[in-house]
Amino acid sequence: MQKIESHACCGGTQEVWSHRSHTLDCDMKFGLFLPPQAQDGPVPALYWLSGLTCTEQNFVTKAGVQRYAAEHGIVIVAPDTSPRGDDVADADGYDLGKGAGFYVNATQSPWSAHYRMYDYVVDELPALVEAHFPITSARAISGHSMGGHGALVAALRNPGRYRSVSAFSPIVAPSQVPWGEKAFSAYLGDDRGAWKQYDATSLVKSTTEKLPLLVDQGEADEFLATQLKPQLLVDACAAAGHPLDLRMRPGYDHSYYFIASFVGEHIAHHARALRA
Ligand SMILES: N[C@@H](CCC(=O)N[C@@H](CS)C(=O)NCC(=O)O)C(=O)O
Repeated sequence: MQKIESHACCGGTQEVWSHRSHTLDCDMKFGLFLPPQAQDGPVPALYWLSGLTCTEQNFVTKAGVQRYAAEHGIVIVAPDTSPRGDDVADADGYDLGKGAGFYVNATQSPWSAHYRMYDYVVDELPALVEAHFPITSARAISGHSMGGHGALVAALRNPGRYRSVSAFSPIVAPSQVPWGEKAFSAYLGDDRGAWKQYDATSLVKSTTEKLPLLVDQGEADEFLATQLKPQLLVDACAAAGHPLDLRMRPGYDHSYYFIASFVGEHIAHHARALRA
């Protein structure tokens, strides 16, 4: 592992690390914010999953999360959104291939050689950072858009692994919208039965843990009606009796300006669960 950036920030340190991922079989980067409290011993971590076109940089440079993480004593771990490198498969569009891993384990060629972002964010990355940094196994997970989908799926599939989950503008039903249909067809194949394990609206039906879902969604989001469709999650949660706190925000779009406006509320939500 190699530290490639380090900046003093909000009394702590914003770092970027590079490492060899055995799950993805390529070199990967992740952002790591260590709050001041981590100087005195291990603290809990929030794992943040970004959206389409993003790298490990977007959240840590645009959301202003460090001020809240420092206030509450929470580490932020922000991975990249796909495997990287010259020998990693890619596609022309921004919504498939590099920058668009969709947090699944691909089963189809050529993607299956490296695209195993589900195992990377759920297993390899937490094990790595908990072994090398002052980070406890109290975990929270959140994300935006494709990463909001990833956060909901990771939490719903792994009872007990996360203390809390939240999402901004998540793709709640990837099996039913163009972004998800394109990615899942490529990564998982045409058998839609295999898609359900990565679809939050399917997973709420069967999860044994009723971990409350906190979701923020801008009403002026350009992808709201075509790709995000939060009502599908409202309906699925109502049918399953799963707790959902959906906060519709008039005037806000899909951008990091929206995330920056409400990330403090999400960090406070996670801090309550992580420090309970
Ligand atoms: N219109 C965008 C679609 C992708 C997009 O909106 N990406 C969101 C996540 S789904 C994002 O976070 N973009 C990077 C940023 O705003 O920093 C593009 O073509 O780049």
